[in-house]
Amino acid sequence: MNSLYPIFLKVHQLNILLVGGGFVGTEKLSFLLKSSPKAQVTAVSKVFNEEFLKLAHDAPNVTLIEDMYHEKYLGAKHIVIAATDDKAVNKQIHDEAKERYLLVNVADTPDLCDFYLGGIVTKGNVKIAISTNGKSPTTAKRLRQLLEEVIPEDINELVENINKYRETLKGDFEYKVEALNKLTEGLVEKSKF
Ligand SMILES: C[C@@]1(CC(=O)O)c2cc3[nH]c(cc4nc(cc5[nH]c(cc(n2)[C@H]1CCC(=O)O)[C@@](C)(CC(=O)O)[C@@H]5CCC(=O)O)C(CC(=O)O)=C4CCC(=O)O)c(CCC(=O)O)c3CC(=O)O
Ligand SMILES: NC(=O)C1=CN([C@@H]2O[C@H](COP(=O)(O)OP(=O)(O)OC[C@H]3O[C@@H](n4cnc5c(N)ncnc54)[C@H](O)[C@@H]3O)[C@@H](O)[C@H]2O)C=CC1
Repeated sequence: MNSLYPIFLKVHQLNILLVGGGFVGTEKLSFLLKSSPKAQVTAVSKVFNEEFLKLAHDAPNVTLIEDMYHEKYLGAKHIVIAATDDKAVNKQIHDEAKERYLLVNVADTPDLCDFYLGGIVTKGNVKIAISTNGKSPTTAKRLRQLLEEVIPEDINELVENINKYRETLKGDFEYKVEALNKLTEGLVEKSKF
């Protein structure tokens, strides 16, 4: 059974700790910034690779700390991502984060994740997150590529226009729901997309 519950986080107003500035750390930072360029990230690593440094340099809210992981870096954080190549350190990060009731993701260990990072499709205001329940990240990537192709670019225009109409609607909640449902009825007919 797939019991994951997706949410959309405002990571520009949350503090994220990312430990590990190697290949996987770079991949995680890159996807985070692609969706959320102003994400507030503190990155701690013994060494950062070139690509990580470049990504961080171009992002306004990424702070780099060249150091070994230490518990003190969990202070004032909301979310923690562990991506070192040392399993014991990743486990330590997990355990110390849980002691503080933080949400934690250990990149290579689904069992130690409170949440998964998903594939993400963005078309303006429309954002779709994809997960395979941790079973096949490659499938999440392929589905992301497929949806990027098939969802029309102008879906954002549609959303913007409906939003304008929504703002003109006077009346109670029930009236608005009915008016918006009527307007968008055609969208769920098979032939429209
Ligand atoms: C559980 C999860 C935890 C987490 O990281 O959050 C996790 C775990 C693992 N990933 C592994 C490997 C790969 N990951 C990717 C790619 C992505 N992985 C992502 C998410 C997740 N990966 C979470 C589950 C998401 C879900 O529910 O579906 C994506 C969607 C988002 C992101 O990374 O931000 C991003 C695609 C983004 C995009 O393109 O849109 C590729 C493909 C590639 O890079 O081409 C490979 C190589 C091929 C392969 O192995 O499948 C391994 C094995 C490591 C090993 O063998 O050493 C593990 C560990 C394990 O499964 O045990
Ligand atoms: N390479 C891959 O395709 C994937 C690898 N993984 C797993 O993810 C983990 C990380 O892999 P890579 O990023 O490829 O390794 P990597 O060697 O490129 O990066 C590891 C990073 O962790 C840092 N680090 C190590 N110990 C530390 C500590 N105590 N404190 C702070 N920083 C520390 C290193 O300085 C380095 O920057 C491995 O366990 C690997 O099995 C998971 C998914 C895919």
